[in-house]
Amino acid sequence: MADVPIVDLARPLDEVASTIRDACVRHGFFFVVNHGVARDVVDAMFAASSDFFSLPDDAKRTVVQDENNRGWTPHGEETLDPKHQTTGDSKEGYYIGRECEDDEIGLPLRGKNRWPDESSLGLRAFRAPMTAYYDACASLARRVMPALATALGLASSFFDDKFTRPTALLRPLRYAATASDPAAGVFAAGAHSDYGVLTILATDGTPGLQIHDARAAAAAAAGGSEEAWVPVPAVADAFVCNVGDLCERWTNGVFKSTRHRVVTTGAGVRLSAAFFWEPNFETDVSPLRECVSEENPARFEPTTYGAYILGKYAETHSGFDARTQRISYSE
Ligand SMILES: O=C(O)CCC(=O)C(=O)O
Ligand SMILES: [Fe+2]
Repeated sequence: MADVPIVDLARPLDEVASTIRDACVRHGFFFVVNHGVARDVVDAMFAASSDFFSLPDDAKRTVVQDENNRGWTPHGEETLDPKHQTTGDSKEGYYIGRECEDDEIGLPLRGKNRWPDESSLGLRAFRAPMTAYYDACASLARRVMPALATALGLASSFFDDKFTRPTALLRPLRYAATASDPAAGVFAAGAHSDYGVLTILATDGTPGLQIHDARAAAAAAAGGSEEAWVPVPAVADAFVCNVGDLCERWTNGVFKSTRHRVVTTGAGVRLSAAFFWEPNFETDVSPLRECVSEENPARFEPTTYGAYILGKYAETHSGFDARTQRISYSE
C-alpha cells in the first residue's frame, strides 16, 4: 500500500501544514479527515451520479460535453495514457464547472453548465445534489489552501486573491465492471498526472486508485515495471487530496505531482468524483520566490494560469482549436 498520510484538519494549522509538506515533497498525495463535508452531501452526490450514469446513452447524449468542457464524457472516449493503452479508459464522466458570471461568457473554457432535464429523463435529482457537493468541495479547497501556503513558508492568505474566480471542475466518474489488464494496455483510467493545483477525490470505497512510486520504479531495473504501482488504501470518511502539475510548476518542483491510474477488477462498477481546483485565469504562476534558490534555480518560464492551461489543452486535446480556444468533440 502507498504511504499516504492522514491530515486531520481539526488540528492546528502548523501541524496540518507540516504533514502536508512531508506528503507533497514526496509524492503529493494525502488524505483529509475532519474536513467538514457532511456525509449526506457526499451520499446524495453519489446517488445522483449513479442514477445519471444508469440512463441509456441516448438520454445522456442530450448533455454531451460541450466546447467549454461541461457535460457528459461517454464511456471509452478518453485515453489518458495513449502510449500504454490499447483501448480508451473504461469509464464515463460528467464535467461540472463554476457557473461563470456574465462578463466571463465567451472567454475560453468558461461558460454555463449543462444540466440534464431531470423530469423528462426520469431522474430523482441531479443539479441540486451536484451543486451542493461542488460548493462543499470549494469550501474544503479554501480550507486546504492556507495549509498549503503555510507548508511553503508563505502567508496563509497567499492564495486567497488568486482563487476569487477559480477554474474549479467537479467530475463524477463511473468505471464500468470491466477487468483492467495492464499487460494488455487495458485500464479503467490510464496513467496521468492532474493539471491543476489541488485535486479532491471521493470514492465509493471500491479499490482501484494506484500511484506511481518513483523509488520502486528506480529499484525495478526496467523502469515502468508493475511493481512501481502501489494501491492507495481506502480510508472511511476521508477524501484523497493530491497536488497537480501546476502546483509542481508553481513551487518550482518542490511539491511533486505524481502519476496515478485506476485499475479495476471487473467485479462491479466503481464510482468516484474528482474536484479540480485551479486559480483565476490571470494569476501569475511563475516559480514562487520562496521555492527558488541557488541549489534549485527556476526550472520553469514565467507564465499565467490561463496561458498554462490553454497550452495543456493544445497538447492533449486533438479537437482544440488554438485560434478560437474552443474544444470540439467528435460524436
Ligand atoms: O477515480 C479515481 O480514483 C481517480 C480519478 C482521477 O485520477 C482523475 O479523474 O484525475
Ligand atoms: Fe487524476
